[in-house]
Amino acid sequence: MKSKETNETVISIKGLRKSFGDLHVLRGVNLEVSRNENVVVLGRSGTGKSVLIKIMVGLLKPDAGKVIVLGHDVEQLRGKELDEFRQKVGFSFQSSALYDSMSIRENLEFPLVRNIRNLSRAEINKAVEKALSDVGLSQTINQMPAELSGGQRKRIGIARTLILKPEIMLYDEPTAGLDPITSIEINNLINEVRERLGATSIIITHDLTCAKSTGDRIAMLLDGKFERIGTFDEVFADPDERIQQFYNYNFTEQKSVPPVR
Ligand SMILES: Nc1ncnc2c1ncn2[C@@H]1O[C@H](COP(=O)(O)OP(=O)(O)OP(=O)(O)O)[C@@H](O)[C@H]1O
Repeated sequence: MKSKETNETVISIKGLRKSFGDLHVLRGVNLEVSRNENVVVLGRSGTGKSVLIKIMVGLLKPDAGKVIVLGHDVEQLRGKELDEFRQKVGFSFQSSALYDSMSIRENLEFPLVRNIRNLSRAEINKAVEKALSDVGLSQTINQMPAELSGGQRKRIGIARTLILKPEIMLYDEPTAGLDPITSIEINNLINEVRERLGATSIIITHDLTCAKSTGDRIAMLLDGKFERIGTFDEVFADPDERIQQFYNYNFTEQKSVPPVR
């Protein structure tokens, strides 16, 4: 859970709307996240979780509403300001997005060299070694991504984001495709990142075990809005059938579910 209590708001989303043609994906999303808080965004496939994250880092423009992250109105950021902002907001992709032709060392050097000029070789080496040690994978430094397991690749993907020391981490499906034990390791890593770096995290997942172990609060995306925001127990105590279905599907492996409404 949160190491320090602080009420400083680092993410503020108000009245956010986004449609693609007739498809109204986000229909008035509101969310406030405090520094050093982990907020899990839960929702069925296609409900707009990735669209929300893309808007938060300026990859997509909203149709209406305000998104203020670390004091910046994201929609207004351009050029150098946008580049600097993106260094403070680390985005850990679902696929890990490692370069297969590069060694682990080269994969980790890449964001450093691209984003921070004038680093010495010694500084680069130190940063790479620290990021690998933070995710418990120092021994893989000279290996290639193909030689690692799915869980190790995820951890390297997270290390590659951490190397720029972001203030905010956005995790897109961090445990997708991993076995339960490896998933627990990733959940622990997400919590350690918060403890060690004091980062604020948004974690997008379908995995309720991940949600329960990493989330201070859960924001449940239903019909284009966060209809429920609260602790895991508060959200799932709600008798709303859509919320109970989500819970039952995860924990009882029910096979048939109705389409997203
Ligand atoms: N650039 C785009 N152009 C048109 N439609 C889009 C675009 N990006 C997303 N969509 C649509 O918006 C909806 C929400 O997509 P999104 O990727 O955010 O879902 P999600 O909740 O992240 O799903 P999943 O859990 O499967 O990753 C989908 O119907 C998708 O097809």
